[in-house]
Amino acid sequence: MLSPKEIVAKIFKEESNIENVMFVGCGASMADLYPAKYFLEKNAKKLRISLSTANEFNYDSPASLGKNTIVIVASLGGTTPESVEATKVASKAGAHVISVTNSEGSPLTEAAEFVVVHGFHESYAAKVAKMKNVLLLAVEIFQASEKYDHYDEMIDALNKIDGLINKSVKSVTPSARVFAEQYKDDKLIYVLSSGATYDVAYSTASFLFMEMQWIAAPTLNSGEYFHGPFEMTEKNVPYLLFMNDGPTRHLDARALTFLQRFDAKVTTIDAKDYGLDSIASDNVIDYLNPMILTGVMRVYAEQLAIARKHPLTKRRYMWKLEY
Ligand SMILES: N[C@@H]1[C@@H](O)[C@H](O)[C@@H](COP(=O)(O)O)O[C@@H]1O
Repeated sequence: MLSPKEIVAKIFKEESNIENVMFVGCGASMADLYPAKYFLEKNAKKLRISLSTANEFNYDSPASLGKNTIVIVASLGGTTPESVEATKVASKAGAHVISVTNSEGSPLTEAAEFVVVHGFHESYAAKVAKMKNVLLLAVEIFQASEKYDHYDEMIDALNKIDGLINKSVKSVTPSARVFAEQYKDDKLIYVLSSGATYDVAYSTASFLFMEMQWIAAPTLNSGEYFHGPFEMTEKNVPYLLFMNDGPTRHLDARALTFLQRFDAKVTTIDAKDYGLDSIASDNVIDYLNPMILTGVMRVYAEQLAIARKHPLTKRRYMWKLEY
């Protein structure tokens, strides 16, 4: 299997004028693409970037899709029909298609020009292997097209993130148990974050809480919280806030101050508590937050599932009905 760097080098050798990078997936696999999309949007001056749920890509394909496009399609199991279809749509349009999956030889890989197979089950760090590989692809694309000033710092931090996640989760269980006890009877939990971590909030709300625990969970950007949704804030209303270490921390801290002012029930999962800045420089720390926070959140979700006697694997519709 080629590395992300080798894949990108091959693509640029064939087509040096890459204009678009399109990220496509469904559910948690779509959310895992967000840090890479965020990275490119913040840094690229020429590349155009998009992130779509697969059927939006399939049924309403971007006009710019073509040979100057790299399409990265992610699917953990490699069988989600919409995502498999996206690889075909992209390939038919002449784009360079990279499939990212945990399942070697799965249908997702059939129409792809390149395949990245990543881990998932091995450890807490492996839970972010997809996110990490896709960010690596984005960094290599940016380096090849425009040159990234902080390339070495980013690669160094990405090389160290797994170790930090696996070390951090060892001490998380006590606070995760407190969270689980305090939130186990809640019917609704608001989930907030900002910056590159916004889709960790989305993923936690949509998949860990709604899909896997059947708890209603609106997702809010910490910045947007003040532009309407904060009207819902009241004593004991449940919130979970992912706090970033980096430029958008101000947004998260501002939301926390307001939530505490009205005695909302708020739990924070804070990258600063896990020493993210010990592995990532100020220039790149933004993009590492989603990984450490996802790793830690997994422990919180596991403890919530235990306290609620509702396994994370329990479904009533998904993969059981035709839909
Ligand atoms: N909760 C699952 C997600 O965890 C999964 O990511 C998604 C797509 O599945 P896959 O990643 O296999 O394409 O389906 C659901 O949303």
